[in-house]
Amino acid sequence: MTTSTRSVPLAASALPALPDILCTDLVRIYRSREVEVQALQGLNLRVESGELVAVVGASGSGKSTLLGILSGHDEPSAGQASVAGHDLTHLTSRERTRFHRTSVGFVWQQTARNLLPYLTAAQNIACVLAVAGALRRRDQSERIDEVIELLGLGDLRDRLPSELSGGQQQRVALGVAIANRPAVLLADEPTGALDERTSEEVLEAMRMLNEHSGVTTLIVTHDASVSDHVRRTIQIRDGRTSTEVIRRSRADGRGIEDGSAEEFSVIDRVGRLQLPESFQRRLDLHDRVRLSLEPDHVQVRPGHDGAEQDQEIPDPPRRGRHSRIDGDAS
Ligand SMILES: Nc1ncnc2c1ncn2[C@@H]1O[C@H](COP(=O)(O)OP(=O)(O)OP(=O)(O)O)[C@@H](O)[C@H]1O
Repeated sequence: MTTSTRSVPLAASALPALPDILCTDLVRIYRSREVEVQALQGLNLRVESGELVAVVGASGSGKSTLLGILSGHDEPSAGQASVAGHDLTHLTSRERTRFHRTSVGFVWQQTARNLLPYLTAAQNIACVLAVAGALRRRDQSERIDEVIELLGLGDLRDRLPSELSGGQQQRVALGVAIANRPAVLLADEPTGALDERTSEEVLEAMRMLNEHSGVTTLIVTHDASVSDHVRRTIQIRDGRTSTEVIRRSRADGRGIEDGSAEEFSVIDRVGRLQLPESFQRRLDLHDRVRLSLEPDHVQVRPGHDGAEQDQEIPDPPRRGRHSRIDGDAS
């Protein structure tokens, strides 16, 4: 637990460049009588205002732990986390309530956590507006109509959650999450319970919302295919961000979009980086490696005997160039 002062929304004028999500050296240790699990091990993450980002990782890599902290439901053991200008390391319960009502929206995998089962789609949206109390009654009903139209929920507005498919429930959950115009939308495995086609629809709805309203969006998932729907995919491994894939698309003279993806390794403030597992396996990199500084890149070679022999680096894992840290081919 850090010892900073109590949380106050940070004034935009004081810190103009503060991103909407910022984690610095985030550590979360779970302690029980016999064991200690370090779920986050100095994680760094920066998501700028208006970005749509996915954090992907295998089971146990720390995704839910990260989201628990970013959503203000849990506190880090060390390090800093801020979301939408709120320092999350020390929220009072009053600040936490305000943070939840006005600054962030959530979509969880379990629909029961997103929607009240005895309210219709429109009533669920109305409920969050009423609780936040930021709008007058007439403005509330205008906002409900706006959200319903934006997400194409017109035919579903008077249905109970039990009368909706999984994908429809998640689209209504998105409406509930963004109704108060939060700065940040956090989604934990929002497509975890859906089939492939319905998942695509929900992810596209999130992309549309991000584009339309500029809400900064972070999707946490084990499903790597989410990267087709976002510009930046951050891989989390052993409680740290390890690599990032950035997708770019460019329209040619005829307006036809050409997409490419570039993979980067994340380097933290003290110079640590994680090599992709496939690189380590291919070149048998373990225990220690040889580094040499070249004019415009760094070479990484196996540190054990026989390392002097040149080996070819494998094909980059995705289309486009890999980062400038390489095995030994330069
Ligand atoms: N309450 C807890 N007590 C002890 N250990 C925990 C607790 N919650 C999570 N962990 C451990 O912390 C690590 C990270 O767990 P976390 O749930 O954040 O991973 P995850 O990437 O979300 O996994 P999954 O995709 O399976 O949900 C795991 O080793 C997990 O066993």
